[in-house]
Amino acid sequence: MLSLTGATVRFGDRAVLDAVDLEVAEHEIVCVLGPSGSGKSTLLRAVAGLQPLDAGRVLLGGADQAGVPVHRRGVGLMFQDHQLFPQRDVAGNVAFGLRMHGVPKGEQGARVAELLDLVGLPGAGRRAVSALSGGEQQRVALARALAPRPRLLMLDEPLGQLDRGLRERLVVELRALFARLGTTVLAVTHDQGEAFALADRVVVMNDGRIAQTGTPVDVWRRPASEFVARFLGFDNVVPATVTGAAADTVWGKIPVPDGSPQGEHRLLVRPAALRRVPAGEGLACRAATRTFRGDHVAVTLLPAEGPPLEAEFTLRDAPEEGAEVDVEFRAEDVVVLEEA
Ligand SMILES: Nc1ncnc2c1ncn2[C@@H]1O[C@H](COP(=O)(O)OP(=O)(O)OP(=O)(O)O)[C@@H](O)[C@H]1O
Repeated sequence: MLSLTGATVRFGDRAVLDAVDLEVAEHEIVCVLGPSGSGKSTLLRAVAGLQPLDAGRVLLGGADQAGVPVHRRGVGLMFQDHQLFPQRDVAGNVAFGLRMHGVPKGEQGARVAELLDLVGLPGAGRRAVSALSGGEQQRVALARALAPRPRLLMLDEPLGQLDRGLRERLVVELRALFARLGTTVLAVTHDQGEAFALADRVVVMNDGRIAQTGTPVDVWRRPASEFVARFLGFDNVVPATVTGAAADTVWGKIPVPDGSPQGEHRLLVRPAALRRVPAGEGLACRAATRTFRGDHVAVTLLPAEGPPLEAEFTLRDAPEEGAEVDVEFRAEDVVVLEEA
């Protein structure tokens, strides 16, 4: 459905999009994830036709989009600051895209009503946009983007402004809605929780390039590099020499899963890998900080050598701050990162 090959955008001598190859299949929901400035918005803008490419191609349904203006690409856009027209009511906003696409006036009313039903705002057509909550405005923006039945819907930080609870609810609704409509979606977010909940596939960007792509579970389980691991919030990454089923590290010998790459690699130790053992039987550490997280306690452990170790314990097992503890590692929560 969408295909980018070697897509490159330069500002000055810096490639903000650096030879990006990306395929999005029909009905697929792809979320682009990455730190601020990694090129996510530029990627969307290039697909929409708002940003010309310096090299490479964008194909939609097999057709090269070079020179095709935004309104001829058949893509729907919904941006962070959803830019509703404040002087128009809800129906006027949703009908905007229909008018632009020359849908006869007689058909517009029914289509608007259908879309408002779809996004959970039945009968809201006459309401003033300014009188809506943030979440309701977001739904109106979504209805407006969906109204012309775009072949590809692009969302830039679609839930960025909303509070966490509402975002978590809306993301579930969105996924169900897209599945029902069979919408093909390319979304951009810096929030990994949002991306993992919404996407069939995530694309992690770093500095204009794709650092990893895969299903949310794959990327979470097997980050491809130290960059991706740290971006996902994992801080326990150290150099290691892997031989068979164990890795030599500054924290001592750590068991690794069967089939792990051998030799010199970076090693990721998830906080859940650490388990307390009796004194003298594991790696001796001091518990520096202890943070209650609801379903677990996050503890920063200071070993005699090497960087601090972030650990996760149940409330029952969590050591007090300042306590001396010994820990061992569980192979299933250790990842040998592919990148050497
Ligand atoms: N018109 C422009 N001229 C010069 N530099 C630009 C322009 N647009 C974007 N950039 C730069 O390109 C880089 C990538 O920007 P982009 O908006 O694509 O990143 P992003 O990943 O979407 O970031 P954020 O999450 O902060 O929105 C940034 O360093 C930005 O400053």
